[in-house]
Amino acid sequence: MSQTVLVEKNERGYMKFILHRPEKRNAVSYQLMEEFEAALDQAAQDNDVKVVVITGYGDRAFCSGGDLAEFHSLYTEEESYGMLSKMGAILYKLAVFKKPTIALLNGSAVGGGCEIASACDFRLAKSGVKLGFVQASLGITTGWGGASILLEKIPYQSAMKLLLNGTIYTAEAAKELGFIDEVIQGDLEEWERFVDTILNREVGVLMAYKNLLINKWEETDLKGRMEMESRQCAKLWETDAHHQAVDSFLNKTK
Ligand SMILES: CC[C@H](C(=O)O)C(=O)SCCNC(=O)CCNC(=O)[C@H](O)C(C)(C)COP(=O)(O)OP(=O)(O)OC[C@H]1O[C@@H](n2cnc3c(N)ncnc32)[C@H](O)[C@@H]1OP(=O)(O)O
Repeated sequence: MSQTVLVEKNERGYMKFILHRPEKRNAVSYQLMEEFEAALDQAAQDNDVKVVVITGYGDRAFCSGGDLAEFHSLYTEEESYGMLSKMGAILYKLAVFKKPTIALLNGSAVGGGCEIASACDFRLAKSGVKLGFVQASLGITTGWGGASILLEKIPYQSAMKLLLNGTIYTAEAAKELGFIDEVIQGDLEEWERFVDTILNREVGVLMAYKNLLINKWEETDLKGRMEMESRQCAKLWETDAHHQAVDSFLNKTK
């Protein structure tokens, strides 16, 4: 099987995770979950790494969320909760990663792809990139804890607009809502300008600031709120509305 998360270490002090399933717009599979968690553990143990950057392979997609084909066989609340809580635990691990993280949206970020981006400290996007928490249009909510994290990071009204609408936004519109920190107009390599200053800081300083946030989330049980989110999504997962929406996508009969 080909690798679904490519890991590149840069001598300037960052490690890049590249979601690598271009034939499925970098959709998250069980294999990608495993490789993603292993990459996080590798970055955590590497003292040369000050920043983790997550991006997608190619120029079409950052991540199209959960693999609808692979997860289509999950039918009941309990079957889906197993998958949702597995990726939810990985997303929590990303959210509380001890060093700064950046989601670099090289292409469309949809569904769980937006949840992965939410779990990062910063979100940068190529101009014109399309993104959306489309779960509501599938008859479910976010299932990996992305809404709980989003509500920690951007104003309530903006978060609820993104979640309840379940529609697609441009990077520019998402920046107005506070979800995207910077829209990159030119070459995507411009993103490094955003991280240059941070890379010049001592790793101890970076970890100390992240630690303040991690402590807050531990005290307010962000992990428990994310688990409740997965449970709520699992209950909606087994509805006819959800299964019909997924069938429509897979049969392209939208
Ligand atoms: C599992 C739950 C999770 C959660 O929130 O907890 C979720 O993420 S739910 C949301 C799941 N994701 C989606 O509904 C997005 C589905 N994909 C799309 O809307 C589009 O593919 C898009 C906008 C990402 C890209 O559109 P584009 O026109 O560039 O590409 P195509 O639609 O033609 O897709 C190309 C190719 O990839 C397959 N594909 C794309 N996304 C997925 C996916 N999420 N799961 C499985 N397969 C996916 C698509 O079927 C095409 O395959 P092909 O064999 O070439 O027809």
